[in-house]
Amino acid sequence: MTCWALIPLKTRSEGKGRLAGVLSPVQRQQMARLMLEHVVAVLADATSIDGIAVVSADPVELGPEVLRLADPGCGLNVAVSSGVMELERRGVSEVLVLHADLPLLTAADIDALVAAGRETGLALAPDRNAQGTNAIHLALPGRFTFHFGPMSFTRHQAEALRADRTAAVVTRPGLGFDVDEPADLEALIARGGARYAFLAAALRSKECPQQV
Ligand SMILES: Nc1nc2c(ncn2[C@@H]2O[C@H](COP(=O)(O)OP(=O)(O)OP(=O)(O)O)[C@@H](O)[C@H]2O)c(=O)[nH]1
Ligand SMILES: O=C(O)[C@H](O)COP(=O)(O)O
Repeated sequence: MTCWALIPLKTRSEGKGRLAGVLSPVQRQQMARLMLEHVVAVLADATSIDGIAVVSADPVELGPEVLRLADPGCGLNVAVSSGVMELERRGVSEVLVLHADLPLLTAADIDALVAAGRETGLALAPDRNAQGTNAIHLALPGRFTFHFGPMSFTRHQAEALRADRTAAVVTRPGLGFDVDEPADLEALIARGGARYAFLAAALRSKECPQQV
């Protein structure tokens, strides 16, 4: 069995757009890059992962061990399915699709998700609100249509039924905590360690001055 991780990534300028009201483009890109580097380092530590690929329209540089795949430019689901097809073409037998914005992710989270997926052929990791899908482990071959976007967790469960697969659902803090909205930043500052401390200063500088 060969299990590769596949990370879809928007371009640097487009990423983390929902935070545009509270962070500058440079701050958003810095935060996104730190989270991406964390996810890649965790994947490299996970014993169940044999390779890492990023599908992006950007020439993202993450070192020679990370395979870069071209983005067809038709949105997230097409980017993911084209990345999965390319990995399958290269002989990969299992894929772990996961988002790049998981700052609390650990190697144990990855190995637990892969182990669950190996039991049933499909494992889903919802976000902490059980609305989005932060990671999917999928045994190949076998068609599975990706439905990332609003309410994707429910839609991926429905897709599992359609594809005649039993989805294992894996809920762990490291898999569930993603950073999308301004409200997520306080939690990231509190739980993400010193590397995200710059965000506290960024948020403070946005606060309105007090009247005297
Ligand atoms: N390759 C690729 N990755 C994408 C695309 N759209 C989204 N992604 C990635 O998929 C993950 C989830 O996407 P979103 O939640 O839409 O994007 P985000 O950058 O996290 O946040 P927002 O810009 O605020 O929506 C992120 O890691 C994105 O970088 C796409 O069209 N192509
Ligand atoms: O399906 C999803 O979970 C979304 O496409 C991406 O997730 P996010 O909005 O949590 O980044």
